[in-house]
Amino acid sequence: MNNRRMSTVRMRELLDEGSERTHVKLCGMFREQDIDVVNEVLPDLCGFIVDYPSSHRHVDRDRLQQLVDRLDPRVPAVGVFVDEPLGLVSELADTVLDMVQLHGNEGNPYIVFLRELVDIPICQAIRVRTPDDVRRANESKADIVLLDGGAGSGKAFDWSLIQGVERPFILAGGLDPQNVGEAIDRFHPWGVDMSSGIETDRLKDPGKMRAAVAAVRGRDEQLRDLSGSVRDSRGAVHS
Ligand SMILES: O=C(O)c1ccccc1NCC(=O)[C@H](O)[C@H](O)COP(=O)(O)O
Repeated sequence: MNNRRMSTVRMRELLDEGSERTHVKLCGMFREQDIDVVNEVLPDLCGFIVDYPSSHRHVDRDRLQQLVDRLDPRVPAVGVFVDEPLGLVSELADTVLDMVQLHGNEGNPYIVFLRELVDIPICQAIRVRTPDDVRRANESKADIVLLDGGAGSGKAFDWSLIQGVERPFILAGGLDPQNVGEAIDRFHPWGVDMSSGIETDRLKDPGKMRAAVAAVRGRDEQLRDLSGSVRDSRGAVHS
């Protein structure tokens, strides 16, 4: 049975919006109070680390269902998976999730197979260390890629490598309410993702969550206010 709250069409529209505005994903929710703040600040995506006990943010499938049931239906639920069997990912994609994020060593064969099983968008996370990782990002069969310094590690990667990226991307890794505006200015990503940067003592911090979404929305507002300016398909501003 398909219990998803968001239509696949709406999810496709979201991805097709391009970089005219910066989409913000808050990731790694695991408590009811985290969801209550998400419902207040309404990010564009809300991430859950599924079935990965070595992360302090991990939720099992029952917990995932409970938290997604509590989530505002306007906020798509993203399930983050690390090298999970296709059966588990596709089952949760059919029943509870609006987007799948693959954060392990899944390659194009896995993604092509998953594509046959699920109709929601697939995001592939790539840890960017070398130009070869940038090539993998460009060649990924996923609907969108997330460029990361780690996996919820709070570490940024060498941003100079971004110049080789030829497709829309979500920027992740070490972003927080203080530096996210600069990242938007420099790279005009489709989206930005934050997890460690919105935590205090490994718990989501309501003040930082509010500041993170406000920083992204505020930076977009400033860019829109640049009189007589337009943004090209990659979001760069031209006067
Ligand atoms: O967050 C985790 O604990 C995690 C564990 C295993 C795989 C992925 C994980 N996080 C994925 C994310 O999308 C994070 O938000 C992303 O890595 C950015 O994290 P951070 O640098 O802490 O902001």
